[in-house]
Parts: sequence; C-alpha cells; structure tokens
Amino acid sequence: MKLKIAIQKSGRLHDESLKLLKDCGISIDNGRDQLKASAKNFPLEIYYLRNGDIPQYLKDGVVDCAIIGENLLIEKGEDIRILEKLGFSKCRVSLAVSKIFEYDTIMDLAGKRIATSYPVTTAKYLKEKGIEAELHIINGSVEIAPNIGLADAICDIVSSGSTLFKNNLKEVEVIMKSEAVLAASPKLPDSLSEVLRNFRFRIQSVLKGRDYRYVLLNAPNDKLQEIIRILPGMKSPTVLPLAEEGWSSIHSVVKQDAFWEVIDNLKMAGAEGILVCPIEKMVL
Ligand SMILES: Nc1ncnc2c1ncn2[C@@H]1O[C@H](COP(=O)(O)OP(=O)(O)OP(=O)(O)O)[C@@H](O)[C@H]1O
Ligand SMILES: O=P(O)(O)OC[C@H]1O[C@H](OP(=O)(O)OP(=O)(O)O)[C@H](O)[C@@H]1O
Ligand SMILES: [Mg+2]
Repeated sequence: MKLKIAIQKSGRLHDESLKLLKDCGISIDNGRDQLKASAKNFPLEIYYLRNGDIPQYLKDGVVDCAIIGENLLIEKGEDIRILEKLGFSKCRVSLAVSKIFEYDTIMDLAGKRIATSYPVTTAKYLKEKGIEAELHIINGSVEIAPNIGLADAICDIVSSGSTLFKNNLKEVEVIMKSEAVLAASPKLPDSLSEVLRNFRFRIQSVLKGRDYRYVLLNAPNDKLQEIIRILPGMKSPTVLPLAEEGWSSIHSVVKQDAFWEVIDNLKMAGAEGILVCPIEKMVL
C-alpha cells in the first residue's frame, strides 16, 4: 500500500519539499503539469495541491500526510498532527499597523478593522487577549489594505519584513512562529504505519545531516586532548596518525549553528588545515 503525500503545487514550499524527497533518496516521475505522481523507488504517491486546500484533504483522509506551513494548521487543521518540523519556510504570523499608528498595546486594536487571510488565527488571538475587532478577509496583497483605507491593521505572514517595510507598516505583535512541517491525517490507516515510519526515518536522517558539518583537521599530538574536548563528535572523534611524526588528523562532526565559534576555538587550540564538509545523511 502506498503512502499518499500532498505537496504544494507551486509556491513557497514547493521546491524545498521536492528537494527533501530527493535528499531522502526518493525519485519521482515528474511531468510538469502532472497533479499526481508516483515515486519510483519508494511506496509513495505525490499529490500536488494548493497549500490552503491541504488541511481539508488531510482531515478527509484523501491524503495520508503532507508538507504544509505550520501556520495553516492553526487556521484550518486543529486535529492534524505534526510529525516533523522540517526547518524551511520559516516565517511568523504577525499583526502590523501603519508606521504612524501610535501603538502601545493590543488594546489599541479594539474596535479597529483588521485585514487578513488568516481569520481563525487572528480571531483566536484577539479572543485570548479579550479584544473585539472587525475582521476583513482578503486572500492576498493584505499589506496594501491600510494604505487604501480598507483596514487599520493587518494580520499576515512576515519573514524578512520587507513587504511590511515597503508598505509603510510596522510589526506590533507576533501571533505565532511557523515553518514547513510534515503533518499526518487523523484518518491515517494502521496499515501504513510501517511505510510512514520508514519515511520519517529518512527525513530525520536528512535533517540531522543538514544540522551538522563534518570536520577534518591536523594537529600536533600534544594538542590532541584540548581539540578532542572542543570537538566531542557523535561518540568521540576519529584520530589517525599523519605521515609526519608527532602529528594527527582528527575527524569529527560539529553543529552547524555552533560552527564559527568552534572553528575559532580549534585554531586557538593549535588546529591546522581545517576542512569542513556537508553531511548528506546522519543516523545516530
Ligand atoms: N515570505 C515567506 N517566507 C517564508 N515562508 C513563507 C512566506 N510566505 C509564506 N510562507 C510559508 O509558506 C507557506 C506557503 O505560502 P505560499 O504563499 O506559497 O502559499 P499560500 O498562499 O499559503 O497557498 P496556496 O498554495 O494555497 O496558494 C505558508 O503557509 C507559510 O507557512
Ligand atoms: O516579510 P517578507 O519576506 O516580505 O515576506 C512576507 C510576504 O510573503 C508572503 O507573500 P507571498 O510572496 O507568498 O505572496 P502571496 O501573497 O501571493 O502568497 C506574505 O503573504 C507576505 O506578503
Ligand atoms: Mg504567500
């Protein structure tokens, strides 16, 4: 039995979603205009759908899982389970107002008009804060609403902030942070749990690999202990003798976000000829 996965047909999530499948070693027969495709070497069937439609397909069990923006689950999919956070398409859902709006607290939005494509998320947040406001639902170009007099505030996705900036808006409240996630249908049949487990294992190995770098370096033997302390690795680093007497080569892994700090420390500890390589997959 094949696992049915929904992927965004086109848009912010599309390319990275396909790249993830590819990095998982799954190859797809990908006719450009095909809305459904099969993986050649894994029991997976891919459905290309609109991101906004995917929560309903998950709820109905039309697809078993999906790669989707986490923010949409608050909007349309309370009963949909997140299986993995995928680390791309990071953004936040925020409230923003005109730069000249004198904003102190959320109370300043009471009775105001808020334009958004995410009415459920916005309403939930306002309710939590005990604020009543008027919501105007629009499907795109939300940031233009305050400038054309359609709203006093907006609730939309912010990433770099450049769309807000270009429209003379300022972000005043972050409602939630979001990234792409692998989500599961509440109707996922038990018969697919083995395939899903296998699929998740591949994804986890790829994501772990993306988080780390493989480091190789040379050091004089009397500096080894200090360097090993800086580079603990997965279990412990590999130490191999160099052809030159009194020197060793050390191999280890380092977390990508700690990388520059670690490199500085390694140099100070006497490491030379440091090479850093990407890791394709990592299984702990
Ligand atoms: N500027 C951005 N930076 C990073 N991530 C974003 C950005 N805009 C949207 N996203 C994330 O990517 C997801 C898809 O956004 P995109 O704009 O491609 O499609 P959409 O408008 O939600 O949907 P549809 O596929 O139904 O047209 C969003 O749900 C959000 O999680
Ligand atoms: O903070 P920024 O980096 O500027 O990104 C935020 C913008 O990106 C998204 O729009 P998108 O480009 O996806 O267009 P859309 O409205 O057609 O979905 C979102 O709706 C914002 O408008
Ligand atoms: Mg968008």
